[in-house]
Amino acid sequence: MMNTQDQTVQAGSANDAASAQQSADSQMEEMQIDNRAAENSTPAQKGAWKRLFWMCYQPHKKLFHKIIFLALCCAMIEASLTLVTKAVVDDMVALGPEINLQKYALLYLAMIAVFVSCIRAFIRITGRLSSELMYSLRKQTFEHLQSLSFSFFDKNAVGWLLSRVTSDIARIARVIAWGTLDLFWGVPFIIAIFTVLLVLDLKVGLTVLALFPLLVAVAWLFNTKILKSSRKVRRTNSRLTAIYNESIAGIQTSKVLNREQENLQAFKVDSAMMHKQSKHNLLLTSAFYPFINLFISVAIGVGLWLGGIEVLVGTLTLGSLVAFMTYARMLMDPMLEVSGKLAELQRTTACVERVVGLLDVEPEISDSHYVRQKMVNAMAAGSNVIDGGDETISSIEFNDVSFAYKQNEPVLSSFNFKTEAGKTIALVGATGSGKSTIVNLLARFYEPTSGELKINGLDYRQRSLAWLQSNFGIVLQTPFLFTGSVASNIRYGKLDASDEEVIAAAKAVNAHELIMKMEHGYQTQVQEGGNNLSTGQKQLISFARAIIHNPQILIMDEATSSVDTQTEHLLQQSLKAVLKGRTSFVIAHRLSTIRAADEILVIDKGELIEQGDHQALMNKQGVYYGLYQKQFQTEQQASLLTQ
Ligand SMILES: Nc1ncnc2c1ncn2[C@@H]1O[C@H](COP(=O)(O)OP(=O)(O)OP(=O)(O)O)[C@@H](O)[C@H]1O
Repeated sequence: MMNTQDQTVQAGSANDAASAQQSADSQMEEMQIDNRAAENSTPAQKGAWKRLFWMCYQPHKKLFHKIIFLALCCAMIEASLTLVTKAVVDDMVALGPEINLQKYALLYLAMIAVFVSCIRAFIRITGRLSSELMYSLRKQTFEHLQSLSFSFFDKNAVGWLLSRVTSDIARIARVIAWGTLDLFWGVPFIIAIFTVLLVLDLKVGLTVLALFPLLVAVAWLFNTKILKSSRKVRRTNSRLTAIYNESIAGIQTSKVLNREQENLQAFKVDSAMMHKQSKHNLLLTSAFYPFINLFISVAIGVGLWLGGIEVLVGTLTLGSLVAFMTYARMLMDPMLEVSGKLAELQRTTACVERVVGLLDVEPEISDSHYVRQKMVNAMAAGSNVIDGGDETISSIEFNDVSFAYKQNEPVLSSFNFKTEAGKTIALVGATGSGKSTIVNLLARFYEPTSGELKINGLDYRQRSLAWLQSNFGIVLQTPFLFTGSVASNIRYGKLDASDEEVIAAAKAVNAHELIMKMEHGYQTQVQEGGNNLSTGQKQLISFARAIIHNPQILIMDEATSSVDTQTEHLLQQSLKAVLKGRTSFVIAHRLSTIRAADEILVIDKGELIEQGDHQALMNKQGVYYGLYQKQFQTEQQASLLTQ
């Protein structure tokens, strides 16, 4: 039988190699799960296992059926082998040298050949099912995650989500695939052995079998205790790792602040605890197998004694007694493994609930039924626009818009603003005043808590999300690039863009020359997160990516603030051409960069307090004037100092 539990790996079973691999994987994942013990998991959901199993079973029915068939074959062959031994012994006693050993040898060989073929097939098929389940569950979860709104990601840490998609799903896929095999092998195998034992001799069979439920209960108890103790060891181990990690990563700070002794002390305390817990764990593990073996041996001894008497009085054949003893010993493996498998299913319930809980989260922002219907009609009518509405954005209006990320903590209050297409709107104001929130609302990453945001006079909730968001180009303060070539990063904004379009986008933002200076030009590989490029290089590439699909609205949130002056100069030069005729919202702390904006909105604590172009606001001598003067003076002082 296949075994995923380290405690129940049986030496000499036909599939120890696969078991060992599973056991190692299981330990790794369990460690990760235990290390997350303190995390919030989604509330337990009724029937989570049933739903998830059904989700896995439906698209992979064929593989499941093959595994069940192979498991049943293995169980039946394994149970029948001992009957061949019984027949040989009985014939030997009855026929002596007349026995046809060749016949039995051939039968035995044939059965073993089928058995081995079944094992080979199920290792392949179950492994395939496990990886297909992993793939399809990860795909579904990933697709679902991509459909969720920003607010969901505000509340759930990236690490937590990654664990769901990686280790939880890996564990579930493995438990479902190998668990199906084990249960459909183990349970029929146990039933077959029980039946044969009772048929061979009802009285002895019942006496021996009466001891087995007790064995299962004791094994379960041991399993639970070993598991608890292993968890304690692992938790202490992760604390130790964290202390080690912090001490090494912060070695400079520790040295400067003379904290080495305290760090050592903390390490010593946890090390001593780990030593104690490991000893206890070893004690339990080392007692488990001898105890179980002793238990089985007692049961076999009782069987041998009672069966021996029956052989002597002639009510039982010698072959039956041999078969009896062999079956009794064989019972231990499937019983331990089935109980272990059930315990593992139970332990995986938390993973299942978390994954099902994740799949159940509804996106807070999605197309309404009305919009979805419009999209169906538009598709039927062959419209160019996904929802059949206006293609061109001619006006944007914030009508009494208020917003709060958290209840009772308003970030934006009664914000009113209207603009025609093609204008450059600058948003200025102190940190935390609500500038990014305004553009997040505009791109419908969040929706107003009250009020309306209108596009061409229509509440934007009456347009499809796909249409609206495909009309935006966004450049953020911290550019994010994906692993791949520079060209593929630019193309991310328009997947079907030709090489010429990629180059034209780069040229439009003055990034072409800089890219050509890189070792492999447009084919230069970007490492994870763009770590091998400077912030300026990354920003220029993300700028090209934002404009390659020629968005109607361009948002730049502090896009030039983290780049060096030379790159900023390059960006500013290209900005004029890129912004011309395009509606753009520019957030900038450096006011000199937004002087040319058509309209400047001064935001303070979520309210629009001043509005107008640079000259009008300077003439007004209000908040903007004050901010500008202050920055101007600071910049002048800085330039005098560098001269
Ligand atoms: N995702 C979020 N969840 C909860 N609160 C948030 C979130 N994003 C922003 N806030 C809060 O909303 C307020 C406005 O933030 P916002 O980012 O819009 O300000 P900002 O003017 O763009 O600031 P900065 O100039 O520093 O970027 C702040 O108090 C901020 O802490």
